[in-house]
Amino acid sequence: MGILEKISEIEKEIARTQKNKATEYHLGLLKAKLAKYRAQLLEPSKSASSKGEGFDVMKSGDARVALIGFPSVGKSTFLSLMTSTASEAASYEFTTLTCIPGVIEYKGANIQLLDLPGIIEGAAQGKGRGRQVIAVARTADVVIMMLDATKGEVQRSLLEKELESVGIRLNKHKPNIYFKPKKGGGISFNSTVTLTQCSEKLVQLILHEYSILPEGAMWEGPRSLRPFHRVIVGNRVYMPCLYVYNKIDQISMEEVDRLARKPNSVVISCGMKLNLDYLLEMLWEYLALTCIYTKKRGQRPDFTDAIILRRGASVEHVCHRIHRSLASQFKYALVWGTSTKYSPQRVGLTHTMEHEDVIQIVKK
Ligand SMILES: Nc1nc2c(ncn2[C@@H]2O[C@H](COP(=O)(O)OP(=O)(O)OP(=O)(O)O)[C@@H](O)[C@H]2O)c(=O)[nH]1
Ligand SMILES: [K+]
Ligand SMILES: [Mg+2]
Repeated sequence: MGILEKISEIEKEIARTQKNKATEYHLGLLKAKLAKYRAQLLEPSKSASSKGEGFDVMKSGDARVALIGFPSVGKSTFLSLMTSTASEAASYEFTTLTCIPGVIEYKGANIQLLDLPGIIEGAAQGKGRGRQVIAVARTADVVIMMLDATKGEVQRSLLEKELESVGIRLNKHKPNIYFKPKKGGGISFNSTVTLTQCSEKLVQLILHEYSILPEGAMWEGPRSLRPFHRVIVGNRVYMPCLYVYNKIDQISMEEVDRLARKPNSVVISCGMKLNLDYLLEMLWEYLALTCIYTKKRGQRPDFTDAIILRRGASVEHVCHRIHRSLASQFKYALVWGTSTKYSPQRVGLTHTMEHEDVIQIVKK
């Protein structure tokens, strides 16, 4: 039996199983199995035909943004507008067939923007090039979900469903559950919430399903089973998503106003170049990049040339960005900004930097 058939069998079984106390274990296991097979759907296939020629674009720049949307919503038009790359745009669906990278230069950062083929319902199950497109989306720092403002809201929920079905959680926070296989077997399991709907036996059954030995497992569990599954499966990515409604030149002002008020949403028109600056501002916010300024002893900080890092970057990351061997010659650093209690403060390599901190590195 192929994976798709297995998935459909399990889905059918879940559907016909009544939800109650007596079936709790059974359902829990079924869902664990389902998650396992779904995860396999995204694993790169060995056969060349489904490899997705042209999809494995190298990561470059300071961050990566993927354009996801139904066919002909204007993804390629957008890429051609925002970057110096031209991606063919046309009024027929599936104009774009591979991944086309461009670069947005903004506030001193190079943001890699990826144009992708349109996806359709069933993409996650491999319809069209859906699986490859979604696999690329997983590697992004932010997803722009491009929507056609003239079409109904259903497109948004359909796409969300496709992405969620393969473990991409949009604009959601990672559950505070930590799970680590121990060296000598068993697991360590830690959570900030108390277990209410999940028994030890069930946890062990699920772990067994994933071939993780639960012997001597220490655990304190999640509030419900679902976040637990997520952690076990380990294939969830939590991603900021900006919903971009394009083609507002085609709808009424009232309609524009309604869409613009939706959470995480921006309205634009690529055709009339409307609101693109605001979209960039929002994108920058969602990327949450950290800009660090360097300063030499006795001199003013250089505010013209920021070092751009991901959130949570340490002094060591800053060193590596300046020079490969700098970390090995590092004695200490002085940091001014919100990451320190005092300005300046003497810090070590592991200190976490914050946006717009100034750093002076002192070598041995
Ligand atoms: N009216 C209007 N048309 C637009 C706008 N942006 C793009 N279009 C048109 O929409 C059509 C599709 O644009 P594309 O950029 O090819 O769309 P796509 O999402 O890349 O399409 P696929 O690659 O086929 O998935 C083209 O005819 C564009 O000229 C807009 O803001 N307003
Ligand atoms: K098109
Ligand atoms: Mg296109």
